[in-house]
Amino acid sequence: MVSITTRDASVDFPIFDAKSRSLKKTVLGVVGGNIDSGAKVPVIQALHEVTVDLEDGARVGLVGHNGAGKSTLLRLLAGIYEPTSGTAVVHGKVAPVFDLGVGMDPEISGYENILIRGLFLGMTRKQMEKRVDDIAEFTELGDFLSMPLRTYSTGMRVRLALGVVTSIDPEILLLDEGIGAVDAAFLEKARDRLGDLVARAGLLVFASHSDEFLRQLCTSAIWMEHGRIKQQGSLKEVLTAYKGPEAWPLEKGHGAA
Ligand SMILES: Nc1ncnc2c1ncn2[C@@H]1O[C@H](COP(=O)(O)OP(=O)(O)OP(=O)(O)O)[C@@H](O)[C@H]1O
Repeated sequence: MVSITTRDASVDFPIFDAKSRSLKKTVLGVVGGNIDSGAKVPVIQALHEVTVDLEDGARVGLVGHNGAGKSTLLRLLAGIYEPTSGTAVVHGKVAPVFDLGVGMDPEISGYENILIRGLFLGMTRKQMEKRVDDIAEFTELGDFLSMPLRTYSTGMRVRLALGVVTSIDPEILLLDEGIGAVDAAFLEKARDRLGDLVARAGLLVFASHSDEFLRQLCTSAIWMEHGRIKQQGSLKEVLTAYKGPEAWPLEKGHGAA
């Protein structure tokens, strides 16, 4: 059974001022065992005492202004960051989709990249071999799939990445919005696949600034502000509180509490 639980989880980023206290000096200090003799390093509190309980089947949207802590929370849930204090316990295999380009190698072909990216997202080679034709068809990249990725335009890369990402079977799907550089017609096509992907996922957490995407994919939401949870609840409740009633133009079929 997949689940995510955090208790008062905080994430701090110490900021080493290059002038007064270089990273090199600080590291040497640690090695030498004489660090922290009263010297204070400024710290950015990216997350502050965040407590969430997410169960199998949850479809959670993360909302909040730039710098509110959404990406940091996703990285905490992915196990990329350890909490500085508090706890974060994740049961299930995480597929982190933060940056569509991550794990792509410019020197190898589109086909090979499909395989590699799939493995990175927790699929097996056999599973990916079965899906490669479907992905190829979706991307509409044709003969380009045999060419090295460096010959692709940005939009072509996004098509490839979206094709792979939407083909996986994730237990826990962590999505950071980054679906910009494709043309509208293709995005429409990706939207259906994205919906199917989320339907297959055990648990979804999706950070987004798009009400439309949130309404399509999520039923509940967490509103982050200055690294803290400001509100958790149904998507409708939270989105309306965050953005006002105009964030909920449709009354039917979306995220009822
Ligand atoms: N690696 C880092 N080092 C230092 N500070 C960081 C780091 N990552 C994030 N922060 C800080 O933590 C805070 C939260 O950032 P985060 O990226 O989680 O926000 P966000 O809600 O995802 O924003 P956006 O909507 O702009 O993507 C910000 O103040 C940011 O400056």
